[in-house]
Amino acid sequence: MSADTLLSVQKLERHFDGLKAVDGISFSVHRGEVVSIIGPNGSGKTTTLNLVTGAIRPNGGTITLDGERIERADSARIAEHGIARTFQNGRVFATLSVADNIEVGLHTTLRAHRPFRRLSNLFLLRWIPLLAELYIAIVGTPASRRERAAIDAVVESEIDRFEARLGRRRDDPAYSLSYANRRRTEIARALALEPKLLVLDEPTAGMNQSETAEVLAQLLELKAAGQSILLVEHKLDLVMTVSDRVIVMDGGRIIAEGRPDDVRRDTAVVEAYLGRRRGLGGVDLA
Ligand SMILES: Nc1ncnc2c1ncn2[C@@H]1O[C@H](COP(=O)(O)OP(=O)(O)OP(=O)(O)O)[C@@H](O)[C@H]1O
Repeated sequence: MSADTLLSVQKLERHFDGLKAVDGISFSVHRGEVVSIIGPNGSGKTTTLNLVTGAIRPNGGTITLDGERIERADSARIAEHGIARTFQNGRVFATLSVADNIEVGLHTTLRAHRPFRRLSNLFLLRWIPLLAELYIAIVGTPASRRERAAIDAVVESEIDRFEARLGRRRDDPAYSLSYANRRRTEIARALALEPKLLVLDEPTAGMNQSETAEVLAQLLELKAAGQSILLVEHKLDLVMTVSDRVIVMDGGRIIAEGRPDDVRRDTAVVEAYLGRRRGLGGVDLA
């Protein structure tokens, strides 16, 4: 594994009742790279993302992030390690405001608000962190106030990132937002964690052409800023524009991998998309 490798997936496997959803795949994401996974419906893309982000455990294989094995870690630990994600259908807390939705992921970064937090796992001693947290919530300490200010600054900078869309909505409950704004809020929440790797599952699903173009522009901006991204996306124009490398899955396996132009010409890919008439919205790969 080279020093440039951020994420390394080796022989990853996951089956569901005999169905091999992910069947021994290996790939990597280098620092600053945008890698997309494409493939027909049911080819194992989301399962791969779920494995990488700790939502489900693999039946075999390894996942290494920045030199640390994470395939047995739960999703909270993986978030702490530096992977943040969004979900295929968009997940926000409906009754929380935009600002609170963005802040919610940051609880994993709290230190001054949660002293003695390691004692929470010890049944007889868990009252110690509880009392400490209560005291800090009511009275506060200089460190907790600094931490609060830092969190507020992160939330505001994420709202600024989507200023034109979320600026006026910062205090509105998420249920009142348009679908596209809910998805922007979700991306902002993931970015607030300043992840080493941003994992996006179909960020433009359900978006119209101009909303999709907006997401593309934001992805290109993130890429220019050096953000490493692992993306699953059905809109191939966007994939081919933003990706450094494209991985093509079919039946749980990787059937092609390479630069966008090479993948576009790969006969196995054309077969997977067009030969079996399982094309994605009639996109012409040729
Ligand atoms: N929790 C589960 N239980 C049983 N089968 C599952 C489960 N999750 C996924 N599968 C199956 O695993 C296979 C791969 O699914 P996955 O969602 O990873 O595909 P995908 O490439 O993301 O598809 P899509 O493009 O439609 O989102 C499918 O056959 C799916 O039905």
